[in-house]
Amino acid sequence: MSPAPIALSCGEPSGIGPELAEAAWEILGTDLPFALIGAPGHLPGTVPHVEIGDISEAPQAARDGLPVLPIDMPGPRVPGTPQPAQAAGVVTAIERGVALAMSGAASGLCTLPISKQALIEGADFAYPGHTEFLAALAGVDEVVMMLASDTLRVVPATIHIPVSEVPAALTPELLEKRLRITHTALIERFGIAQPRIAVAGLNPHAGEGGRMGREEIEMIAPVLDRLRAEGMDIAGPLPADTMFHARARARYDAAVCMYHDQALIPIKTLAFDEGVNVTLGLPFIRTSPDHGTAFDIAGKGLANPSSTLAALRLAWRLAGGTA
Ligand SMILES: NC(=O)c1ccc[n+]([C@@H]2O[C@H](COP(=O)([O-])OP(=O)(O)OC[C@H]3O[C@@H](n4cnc5c(N)ncnc54)[C@H](O)[C@@H]3O)[C@@H](O)[C@H]2O)c1
Ligand SMILES: N[C@H](C(=O)O)[C@H](O)COP(=O)(O)O
Repeated sequence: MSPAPIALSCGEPSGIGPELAEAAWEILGTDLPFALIGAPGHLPGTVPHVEIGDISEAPQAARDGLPVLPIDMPGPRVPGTPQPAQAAGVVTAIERGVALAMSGAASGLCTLPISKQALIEGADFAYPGHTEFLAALAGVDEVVMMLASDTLRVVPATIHIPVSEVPAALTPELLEKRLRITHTALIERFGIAQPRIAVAGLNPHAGEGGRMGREEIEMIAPVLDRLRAEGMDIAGPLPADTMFHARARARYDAAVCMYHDQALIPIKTLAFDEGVNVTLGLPFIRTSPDHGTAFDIAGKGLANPSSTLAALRLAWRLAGGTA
């Protein structure tokens, strides 16, 4: 039996999300059933859309157009300029997607990009990103952000915090939890029986034996030793600058890094068009394209849908779908 449709939350209407949703339906059609949760009036109209009342109607509706579960949002879409009055609707779309995924009515949630700043300014959004918001909605303490592509999988141990706060936030407990969740997900979600994980150091040259920082010796290495003793295949702490070239990447299934840009720069450089953001540790499947709202090109017909397609396809595959 085919999995339930995927819920696709609209993200920031003034970004490229509406264009990506239409492009996704145009390419996927009825092969991969999904429904956009958003304001029908914000769609550019390059393809037809069909308003539905229940996500179970998506497979049938997709024969005639992009299935849309409507959300009320005041005012028109203004490409490139977030409208504060629409911020609450953006948050509602995510909440509705989570409810559908948690209930099983949707087999997963794919989120189109939000502008954190627009949501903070327009809706007092209390979270630095989807990842933390989804964890709160699901009642889960620990989740992991993974960006995945055929070329590379990366996990930032700390996520949306200022670089100045990274050293204090990096605790043995945090690193161990991130590693355990990553290890389990590589087995259970990605089908890798014996995952190989590479762990980056924090400092240049992974601390150069303590001369360029001691976090590797005092915090990272003891955690890795403990997990290795349990049988996990973990390399590191490795110098971050030399762990992403092709021969190095061949030695591991996922790289766990110490902070956001250490993890995301390599994957967005190597695989920006097909990278997928996956949240691990949630009680439902969540994926997202690896890019943001792209305000500079919104409304101009320039948005590349590849990452959104990859995100929908990964969600579908993780749900057991075969398209
Ligand atoms: N999943 C998410 O919700 C998510 C992810 C990343 C960034 N963001 C948010 O997006 C906003 C803008 O972030 P940014 O400028 O750093 O990154 P961005 O990814 O929006 O844009 C970076 C550059 O890449 C281009 N680009 C991005 N996606 C593209 C696509 N599909 N096709 C063609 N070109 C594309 C943009 O035009 C821009 O030049 C920020 O508010 C950030 O918080 C959200
Ligand atoms: N850190 C992500 C990135 O740069 O691609 C992005 O902000 C998305 O994060 P959420 O999925 O938590 O919104």
